[in-house]
Amino acid sequence: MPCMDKMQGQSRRAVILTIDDEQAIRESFHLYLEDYGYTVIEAENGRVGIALFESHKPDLVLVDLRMPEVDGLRVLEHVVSTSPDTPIIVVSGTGVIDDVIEALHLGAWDYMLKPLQDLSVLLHAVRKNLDRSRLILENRMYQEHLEVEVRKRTEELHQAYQAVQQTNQQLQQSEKKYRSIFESLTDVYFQVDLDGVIAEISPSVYTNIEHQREALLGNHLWDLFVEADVCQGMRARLNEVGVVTDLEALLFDGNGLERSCSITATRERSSEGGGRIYGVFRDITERKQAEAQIEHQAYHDSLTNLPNRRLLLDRLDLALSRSKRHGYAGALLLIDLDRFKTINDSLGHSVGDQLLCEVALRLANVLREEDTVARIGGDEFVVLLSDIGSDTQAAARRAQGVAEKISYELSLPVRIRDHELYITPSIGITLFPIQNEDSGVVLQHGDTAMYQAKAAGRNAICFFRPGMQAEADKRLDMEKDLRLAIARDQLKLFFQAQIDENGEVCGAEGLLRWEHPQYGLIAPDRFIPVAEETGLILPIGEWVLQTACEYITKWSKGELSQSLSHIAVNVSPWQFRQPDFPLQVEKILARTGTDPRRLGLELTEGVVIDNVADTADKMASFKAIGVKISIDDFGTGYSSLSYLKKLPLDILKIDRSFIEEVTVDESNAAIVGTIIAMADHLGLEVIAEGVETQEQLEFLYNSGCKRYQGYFFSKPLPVEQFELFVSDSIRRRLSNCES
Ligand SMILES: Nc1nc2c(ncn2[C@@H]2O[C@@H]3COP(=O)(O)O[C@H]4[C@@H](O)[C@H](n5cnc6c(=O)[nH]c(N)nc65)O[C@@H]4COP(=O)(O)O[C@H]3[C@H]2O)c(=O)[nH]1
Repeated sequence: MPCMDKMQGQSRRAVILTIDDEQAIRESFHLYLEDYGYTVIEAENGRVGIALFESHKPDLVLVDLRMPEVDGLRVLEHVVSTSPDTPIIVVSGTGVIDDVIEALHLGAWDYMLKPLQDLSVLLHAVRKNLDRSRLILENRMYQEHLEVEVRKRTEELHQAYQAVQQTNQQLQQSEKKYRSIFESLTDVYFQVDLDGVIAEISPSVYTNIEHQREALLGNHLWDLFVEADVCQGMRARLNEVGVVTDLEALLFDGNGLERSCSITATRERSSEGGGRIYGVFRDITERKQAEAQIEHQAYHDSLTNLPNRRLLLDRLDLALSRSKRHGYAGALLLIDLDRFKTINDSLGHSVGDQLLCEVALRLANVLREEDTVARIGGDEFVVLLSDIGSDTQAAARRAQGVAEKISYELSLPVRIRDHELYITPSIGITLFPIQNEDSGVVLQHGDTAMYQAKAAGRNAICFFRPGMQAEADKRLDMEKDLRLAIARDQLKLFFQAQIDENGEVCGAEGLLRWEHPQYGLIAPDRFIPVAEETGLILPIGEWVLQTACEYITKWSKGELSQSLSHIAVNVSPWQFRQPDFPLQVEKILARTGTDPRRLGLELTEGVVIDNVADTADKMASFKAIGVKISIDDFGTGYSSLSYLKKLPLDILKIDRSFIEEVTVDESNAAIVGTIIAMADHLGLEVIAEGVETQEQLEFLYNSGCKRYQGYFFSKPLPVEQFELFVSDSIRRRLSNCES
C-alpha cells in the first residue's frame, strides 16, 4: 500500500530528490538539507530526475523549471501523473514567472524563486510540504479506514437486520404454533390473577365442561367449583406451596351440572407483589364413572344388582364389630331356593335368571333399608340383619319373623312368560356375635344351617346349632371321598323288581348305592346331588350304564332272561345333556354286547322339557336302536301334554308321592287316574312307583295300571339277592303252573 510506505517513510529519514542543472544549487541544497536530517539525491537534468524518481520514490521533489533535454514541467507532469501525493516544489528563476504559474496549474505543490538568499526558506518549504503530504496521507488513510469501518458496520447492521427479521419470523411462527396448540388443547389451559379472575382460558373449555371461553373471560374461576371446601383447599395450597397436582374437583358445567375434573396449577409471584395462577384441568367424568362402575361391578352381582359376596363380607365385618362394641345382636339368613335347579334346567337359563331377579326384588321389598340382601351364588341369597335386639332371644324372634315373611313372599307364584312357577326357600339362620367369630365363620354357620333346612325337607327355616358344623364337615368329606369311590370299587348297583299285572317280575330298575367304608351304605339321595354339583355325575353315570349293561347281557342268557327283559337306569340331566350321550350309550351297548331293547333310560320331567328339540332328537336316536325311554317321577314337574305328544316316549312312571296317598286323598287318586288315562290315550306304558300296600295295588290295578314297583313286592336289592328274588319268583310261578 503506497500510503502505508509513505507513512512509514516519515519515521525514517525523508528522501528528497533535487533536480537542477546547476551543480552549485544542487550541492547547496544537498548540504543544507542533510544537516537537517534529510537524505538528498541529485539529478542534473529532467531525464535523470525522472529515472531517480522512479528508482528511489523520494518523499519530496525539488525541481528547476528550465533545464536542457527534459525541462522541469515534464518532470512535474510525470510526478503528478504517477504519484500525485508526492510533494513537488518548483525552484525557478525570477524571469520565468509564467512557467511557475503553469507549474502550479499542472500540480506543483509550491514554488521558490532563485536565487535563494536564505536557505531557511527552502527548509521551511520542505518541512511545510512534507507535513502537508503526511497530513494528506494520514487523511486518506483515515478516509480509507472510515470507509472500511462504514462498510463493516453496514454489513453488521445488515446482518443484524436480517437476524431481527428471522427472529421476527420465528416469533410469528411460534406464536401461530402456540395459538393452534392453545386452540386445539384437549385439556383446558387457564390463567387467572391472584383473585381468580380469568385472564385466559383455552377454547377446549367448551368441549370439556360446555362453557364458552368468551363468557368465562373476566369471571372468577372459583365460581366453577361445586365444593367450596375443595376450592378453598386448592387456594390455600397454592398460597403455601405454589402448586397443586392432579387435584380432583367437581366443576359446574355450562348447564349447571357437575363434572369431575383433575386440576394441576401453579402460582407465580411477580417482583411487584402481584402474580398469576396458571394451570390445566381435564374433564375426567367418564373415567370416574367407569371407575365407579368397575367398583360397583366388583361389589355387586351383575344379574340382580344386589351386593355380592365381597360386599356382604365387608358389611358383615362392620356389623360384627358394631354389635360387639354396642352389644347389639344381628342375624345372617342364608336362603337357597328349593328346586331352582329343576326350573333352570327344565325351562332354560333365561327363565331361571328372571326368576332370580324376581326373588331379589321380593327380598328387597321385605327388608328395611339398613338391612343388606346379597346374592352370593347361583340361587343363594343372604340377608344381613344388623342391630335387631340387645338380647339373643329377641334377635332370634326378629330373625325368625323376617325369615317367615321371606318364606311367604317367595312362595307366592311367579309368572314368567307362559309359566306359573312355585318356589320355596330353605333358610338357615345364624345369630351373631356368639363368640369372637369373624365374618367368614358367621357365613359358614349360616350355610350349615341352610343345608340343615334343606335336609329337613326343604321349605324350612333352621337356626344354626354348634353341632351342625360337624355334619357340614361330614358333607365335605363325602365330596372328597366320592371322587375316589369308583376307583375304590365302592359303588354298587342294586336292583328293584318291576311286577306285571300277573304278579310276575317283568323288569327291574337299577338303583345306585355307595358302600362307604366309614358311613356304611349311603342312599343316592344323599350323594347324587353332591355328584351333580361337582360334575362327578358323568363318570358315575357312565359306570352305572356300563354295570347295568353287563348284568343285562349276563341275565339275557340264563333262566332270568324272560323275567328281566327290561332293565332301566336313571339318567341325570347332566349326563343326558352331553351332545354325544347317545353315542356313549351305543358304545357301552356294543362293548358289553347288550341288546338295546333290554335297556331303559329313566329321565326326569325337567330333562324332557328343557330344550325340547334336542331332547326329541336324542330320544329318536334311542328309539331307532330300541332303547326305551321312561319319564320318572311323572306329575311332579312341569310336563305338559303338548310336550309329551311331541316326544317319542315309551313309559310314564307315576311318582311315589301320588301313590302314597292314593287311597286316602281323593285328589291324588284323581291325578293318578288322569295320568293312567292320558298314557293310555298316548299309547304309553305306565308304571306305578312306590307301591307299598295291597290297597294301593288294587286301586292301581282297577285304574288300568299294569306294572308296579315298590316295597310291597321288594326293596332294591344287591345283585345276588335280587337274582335269588327273581329265581324264586320264577320257581313259584312254575310250581303254581304245575299245581
Ligand atoms: N318309600 C318307598 N320308596 C320306594 C319304594 N319303592 C321304591 N322306592 C324308592 O324310590 C326310589 C325310586 O327311584 P327314583 O324315583 O328313580 O329316584 C332315585 C333316582 O332319582 C336317584 N338315583 C338312584 N340311582 C341313580 C343313578 O344310578 N343315577 C342317577 N342319576 N340317579 C339315581 O336317586 C333316587 C332315590 O333312589 P333310591 O333311594 O334308591 O330310592 C328309590 C327306591 O328305593 C316304596 O315302596 N317306598
